[in-house]
Parts: sequence; C-alpha cells; structure tokens
Amino acid sequence: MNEESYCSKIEVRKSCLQQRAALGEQERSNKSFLIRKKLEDLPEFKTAQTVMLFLNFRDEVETTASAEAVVACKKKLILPRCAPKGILLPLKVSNLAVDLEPGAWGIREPKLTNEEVNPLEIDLVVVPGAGFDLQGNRLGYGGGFYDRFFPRLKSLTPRVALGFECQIIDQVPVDKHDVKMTKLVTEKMVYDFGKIANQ
Ligand SMILES: Nc1nc2c(c(=O)[nH]1)N(C=O)[C@@H](CNc1ccc(C(=O)N[C@@H](CCC(=O)O)C(=O)O)cc1)CN2
Ligand SMILES: Nc1ncnc2c1ncn2[C@@H]1O[C@H](COP(=O)(O)OP(=O)(O)OP(=O)(O)O)[C@@H](O)[C@H]1O
Repeated sequence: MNEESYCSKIEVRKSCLQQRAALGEQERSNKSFLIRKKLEDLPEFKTAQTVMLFLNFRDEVETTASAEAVVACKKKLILPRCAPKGILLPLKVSNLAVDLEPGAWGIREPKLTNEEVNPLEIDLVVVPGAGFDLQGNRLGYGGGFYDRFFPRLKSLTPRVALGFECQIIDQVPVDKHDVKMTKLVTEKMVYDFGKIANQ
C-alpha cells in the first residue's frame, strides 16, 4: 500500500470514528431504525434470495433487526466470520439464537460449523464502514477483509454500505485494491453510485 494513503487512512479513520462515537445511544438507535427501513425498501434487498449482512459491533449502525427480517422472509442469511490472513468466510445462518458466538474483536460471528457458501451465490452484500465519501469510496477498520472478499463475488453483485450521515467526508483516501460501493444508505437518504463492477 502506498505510504501516504496508509498514514492518511489512519487519521481519517480516527476522525470518522470520533464523529460516529459522538452520537448518543438514543440517536444511534433512531437513525439505525431509519437506515433499516431504507435498506429493506431497496429493490436489491427485496429481490435478493441470498443476503450477506454484518452484525453491528462498537457503535455501528444496528443491523440485528434486518438480520431477523432476512430469516423471517425466508431468504438465505449469510454472515461473515474473520479467518486468518484477512480472509472473510461467508457462512449461512438459519437461527440467530443458536448459530452465533463471539468471534474476533467480540463481533457476533457464525460458528465454524455453519455451512460456507460460495460467494458467487450471494445476491446482495451489506457492508459496514468507518467512513464514506459520495464517490462510492469506503474506509474500513484497516483489516482489508472486505476488499479481499469483494473480488470473489460476481462483478455486479450490489455492495450496499450502511453508515450515519456524520461518517461522510469529502474524499476517502483510496488505494488500488479498494472496491467502490454501489450504494450508501444513511438515516437521511440512499446515495446511488451506479452499477460499478468490483474489479
Ligand atoms: N460488524 C462488523 N463486522 C465485521 C467488520 C466490520 O467492520 N464490522 N469487518 C470489516 O472489515 C471485519 C472485521 N474487521 C476488523 C478489522 C480491524 C479491527 C480492529 O479493531 N483493529 C484494531 C487495529 C488493528 C489490530 O489491533 O489488529 C483497532 O481498530 O483497534 C476490528 C475489526 C469482519 N466483520
Ligand atoms: N484485495 C487485496 N489483496 C491483498 N491485500 C489487500 C487487499 N485489500 C486490502 N489489502 C491489504 O489489507 C490491509 C488493509 O487495507 P485497508 O486499509 O484498505 O482496509 P479497510 O478497507 O480499511 O478494511 P476492511 O476492508 O476490512 O473494512 C492493507 O495492508 C492492504 O494492502
């Protein structure tokens, strides 16, 4: 990775996460509800048979209710599990009450006994992030997990990020491995970046 963007990624990440942390518990919960409604109203959510979500940790957008909605409407729910070397395993979850355990960094992750799915089967990936810009760029926590995972999807599988308005900045520092989002959903609106291939 280019050294200049590495240093600025650390700084920018810190500042975006501070903005997010400044939201109160109630505010985060209210905004998460609005984000959830917008996500579940998206045509790509409605038509997807297989949805890869994330379960929130720290002060991310709350996603548990959407995960429950995916299971309740008989879609296949896929959740990520961190594996060594920055690999993200997409595992099938049928029952949120029994299929999860606290994994890396305390994130609620599927147990390894859950079935691993072929990323080519996934119709929609919902993506967390520390910061976003309105060109479709996303900054994560610096593990490179999602950037290594995206090239394994079909190139036009929608990649929808969830974030709060306060996490949007003018320009996220980008490297050549960074994959753009197709949409960003915030409490205020859905930003559409068009059909962008993942490689
Ligand atoms: N809810 C959720 N699940 C997710 C992600 C996410 O962003 N949100 N990930 C998205 O990729 C992956 C986890 N990625 C992570 C990467 C780094 C750190 C982290 O805490 N890093 C340290 C610094 C480096 C270190 O000590 O290893 C830190 O921030 O203190 C946490 C999660 C997979 N699952
Ligand atoms: N496709 C890839 N192939 C190999 N290495 C990669 C790839 N994507 C990212 N990396 C490496 O992973 C590390 C973290 O990358 P980066 O800071 O862009 O992660 P991030 O987007 O913040 O995190 P994440 O994708 O987990 O949310 C860097 O060392 C980077 O070189």
